[in-house]
Amino acid sequence: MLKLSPSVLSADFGHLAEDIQIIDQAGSEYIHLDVMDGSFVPNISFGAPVIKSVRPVSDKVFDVHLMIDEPVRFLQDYKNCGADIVTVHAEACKHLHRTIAAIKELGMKAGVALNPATPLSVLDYVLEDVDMILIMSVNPGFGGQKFIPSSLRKITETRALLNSRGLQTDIQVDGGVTLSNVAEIIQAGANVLVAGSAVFKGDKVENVKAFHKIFSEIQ
Ligand SMILES: O=C(CO)[C@H](O)[C@H](O)COP(=O)(O)O
Ligand SMILES: [Fe+2]
Repeated sequence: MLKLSPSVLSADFGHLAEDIQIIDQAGSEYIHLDVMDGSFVPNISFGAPVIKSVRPVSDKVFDVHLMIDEPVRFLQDYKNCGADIVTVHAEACKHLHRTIAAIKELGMKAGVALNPATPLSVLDYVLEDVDMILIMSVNPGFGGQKFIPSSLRKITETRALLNSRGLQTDIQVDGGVTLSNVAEIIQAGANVLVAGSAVFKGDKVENVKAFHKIFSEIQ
């Protein structure tokens, strides 16, 4: 099942609740919330209090992408603000296995993100524990960047590795996903597609519909 997770990083923060309602009603399966700490990535976005304030406006899956150092320190906050999926960066965790276990103990789904230069091998011993793998197709920190072409091979290799272990884990792709490249990203093996600028620039409802039209032609 293909899922669209619009990244609200490209929304109008002055009207965040309304923008989330619009993409929810347009049919988005997930809502992607990018948390940035100005240390792990060179940008600051928002944190748990903002997510808590918009939680009541949508019943959709809150897919929280933590771009913060040592996220294990804040997992309870993300549970409390209503996160359904919490994705941490492998590069940001001293103890990745412990962090994944802590997310699941709190009753949330655990995702692990890999930066473009991080090899898949870092997931070898935690693969069975992870609910979602996030392949970053840009260097994290900013919306509106260009898709890095080598990400396609990484997606293909991730799906092949999961298949070889008999796993059907979700593969999410984040960064530079557009209406023009989403089909080949899906063909490579991704099933959860994050799109920020490609949803929020222009007509949000039409953009969500256009992604879903491509999804329906593929599945
Ligand atoms: O995690 C992110 C950036 O670090 C965002 O989710 C991502 O950049 C989405 O924006 P766009 O689709 O415009 O690339
Ligand atoms: Fe993201």
